[in-house]
Amino acid sequence: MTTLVEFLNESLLLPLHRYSYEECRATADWLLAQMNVRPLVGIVCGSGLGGLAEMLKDQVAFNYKDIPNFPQSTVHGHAGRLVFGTLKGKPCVCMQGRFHLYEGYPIQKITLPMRIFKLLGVETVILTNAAGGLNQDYRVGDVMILKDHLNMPGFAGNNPLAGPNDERFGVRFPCMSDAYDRDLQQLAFDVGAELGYSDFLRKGVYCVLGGPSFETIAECRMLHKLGADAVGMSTVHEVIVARHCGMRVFALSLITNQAVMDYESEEKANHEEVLETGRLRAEQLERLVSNMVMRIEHNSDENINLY
Ligand SMILES: O=P(O)(O)O[C@@H]1C[C@H](O)[C@@H](CO)O1
Ligand code: HPA
Repeated sequence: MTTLVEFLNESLLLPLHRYSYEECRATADWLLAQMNVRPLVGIVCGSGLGGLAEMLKDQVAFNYKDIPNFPQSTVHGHAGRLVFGTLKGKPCVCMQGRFHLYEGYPIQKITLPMRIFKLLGVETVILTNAAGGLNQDYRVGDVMILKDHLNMPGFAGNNPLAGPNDERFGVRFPCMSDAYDRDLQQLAFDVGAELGYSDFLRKGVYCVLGGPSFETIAECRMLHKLGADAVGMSTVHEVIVARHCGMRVFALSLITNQAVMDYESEEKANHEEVLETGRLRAEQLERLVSNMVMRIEHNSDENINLY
């Protein structure tokens, strides 16, 4: 029979220990053993934005189910493939599908890929997501560059860095006031202007909730009052882990629907609309991201051909 101590250990403590440095290292080494390039840029595709992975040249792809220690995608619009390749000559790795809290994974598991990115050699992470627009000036199809976030699960103690801290990844108390790299935000606006996208580029604050239910009208009103411009169910946990281990972060939200703020409205948020808006903006997002990647400078640029 299971003793109380064993039960507590398994249900409360073990999940915090399960994704160790050694396990992340083993996964990264498994991937590197099959690859002759080391990625400098890691890209995460949001709901309906998996097409971003298709822009990589000379692809080598792995299904998540074949990668040791990797979670599985369970959401429609998230293919579940890790794709390596080059983008305008720069080595990249792309998650075609991400993990969300509402899928039932522990928060440490949904963010595990960020640590694997780090151990693969990634220096810059580009995160994309689909989000509901709270800012009344936003329109469906706008692209919001994240300047900051509100971490609602974090307020309740659900932070991916909870549990023992391994200094090999980063410090116990990482700063988050500089989470979103300002030079990369500016680069997005510069590249966007050159591509003629200024009309639909915005800058704002993203708020993460646990999902999977979409928000009530009262919740949307509250989040808007708190300073959020868009609401979603991802990204922030990945940003925290990526910053903890010292990678530069850029994130964007595609505003796929207007959050419902009005009791007279007949609008209802739904996942099909989210995916459809992703399809409509896919091409422009691919151009924006690929042109940014081409212009990002990396410490290891001169070593690209050595791996
Ligand atoms: O992975 P992201 O944040 O793009 O996915 C959003 C949030 C939910 O998973 C889903 C709702 O339609 O899209
Ligand atoms: N709310 C939360 N997550 C979302 C939304 C939304 O309105 N749209 C896309 N992801």
